Amino acid sequence: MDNLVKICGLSTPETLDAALSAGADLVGFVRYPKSPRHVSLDLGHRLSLQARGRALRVVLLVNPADEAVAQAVEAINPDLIQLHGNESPERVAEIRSMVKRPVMKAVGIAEASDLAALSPYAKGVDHILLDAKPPRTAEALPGGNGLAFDWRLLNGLDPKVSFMLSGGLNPDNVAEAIRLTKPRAVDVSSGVESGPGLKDPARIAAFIKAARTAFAAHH
Ligand SMILES: O=C(O)c1ccccc1N[C@@H]1O[C@H](COP(=O)(O)O)[C@@H](O)[C@H]1O
Repeated sequence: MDNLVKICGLSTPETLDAALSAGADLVGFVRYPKSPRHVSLDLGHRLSLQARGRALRVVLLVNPADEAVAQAVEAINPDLIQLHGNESPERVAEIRSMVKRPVMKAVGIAEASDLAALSPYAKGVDHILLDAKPPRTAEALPGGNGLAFDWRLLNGLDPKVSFMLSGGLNPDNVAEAIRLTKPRAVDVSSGVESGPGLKDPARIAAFIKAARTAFAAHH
């Protein structure tokens, strides 16, 4: 998973087409009812068919029960499952063996000590996604808040740890984020929107172009 760009929270055929046409490597479908990007199983199924063979399809789940995992896998047939809640390393490994598909675990970063949370996941996941920790407010989502963390904190990360970077990325800052943190992949949701849940095709294209240029320069 090198030099890849993921566009997350796609919820219409038109914006999914914009992401695919602009060359997104991964496209994400959110299954979290409190999110403005939530897709029903039926819509997720149709979007997944549209993306098949053109990009890797990711389904995003938050602290899912077994039934929610099974329903999402059956309807959306994802290539990768993104777990974006407080799932323990044991629960992540359990879900991974249940679905027999690659799993990516999101870990929230706010301070240097948060990096210690990564190693317990090392054996039970396929990929790590680093995101900003969500604000401690009742209305905050577990992710998709458009908030960046201090990328310099990753100077303390073991260089052997590979990760996808997310959190507050947008077309204007993704090049600097890649230069500073050297991620294997980048992920964006709010930074390519014109309003909550409203993906903007021009911003999607600009993000992918900026990320590609930066990856070419820094890898
Ligand atoms: O996008 C959402 O609505 C969402 C809901 C619940 C958990 C995670 C969510 N999004 C993920 O959060 C990160 C950062 O997003 P942003 O670019 O800062 O808006 C990203 O991985 C999204 O996939």
